[in-house]
Amino acid sequence: MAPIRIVLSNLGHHFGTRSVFEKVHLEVVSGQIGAICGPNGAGKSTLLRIVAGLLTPTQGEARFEIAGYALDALERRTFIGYVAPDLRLYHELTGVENLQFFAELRGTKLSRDHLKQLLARVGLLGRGSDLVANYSSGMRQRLKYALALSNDPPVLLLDEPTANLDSDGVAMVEQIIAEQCQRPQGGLVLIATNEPKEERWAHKLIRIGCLSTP
Ligand SMILES: Nc1ncnc2c1ncn2[C@@H]1O[C@H](COP(=O)(O)OP(=O)(O)OP(=O)(O)O)[C@@H](O)[C@H]1O
Repeated sequence: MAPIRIVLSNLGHHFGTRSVFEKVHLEVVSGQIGAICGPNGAGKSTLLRIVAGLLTPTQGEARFEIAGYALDALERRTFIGYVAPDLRLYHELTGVENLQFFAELRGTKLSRDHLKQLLARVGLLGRGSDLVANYSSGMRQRLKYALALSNDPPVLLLDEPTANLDSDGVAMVEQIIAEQCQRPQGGLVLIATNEPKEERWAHKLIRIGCLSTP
């Protein structure tokens, strides 16, 4: 995989008359962890949604380049694994059925070995046949990681990366992030957090704050 570059230039966003953030600049390249930090309501999730191409910014640009080619909103989705609190799992399906369902939406099917390997990587081996309705909140967060990793994406966008996880789960996330940065083909991680310990993972960090509202 060719070098990846995410560049935020003079990025800003407002919802109606509410300005969320403005004049944000950041450049993160393959092998690096970037962090978007700030208090509740600062706009961290909004910014990650813009990078993912789910939302068009009202100011500036969020550029997503592979080998110098800028991907549009639709193209970039193939290259992203996303973990976020508002990502919805299907509680009426099992863990494995969720993984298979999202793979099928991408037009692929996961082999039995691949499913087993994903579940093992997130500590859910032996629980793949349970309904997600019966998972604990930490198990759901682990399943979100399995989903995000299922197509081996070069870019991971992690919103509140360790939400609901115990110390083993935090170690799992640290391992996933380290492996992502060391991918021989190039990998990049962008996190949104207000946890000081997660901020310390970052090679590049920006802080955004609450702006006044009219
Ligand atoms: N679709 C929307 N329409 C209107 N306002 C929105 C929308 N999405 C987010 N907001 C507002 O934008 C601001 C930033 O929200 P966002 O979820 O990005 O913050 P955050 O930094 O991720 O917060 P938290 O740490 O609490 O998760 C908030 O004031 C929120 O109410």
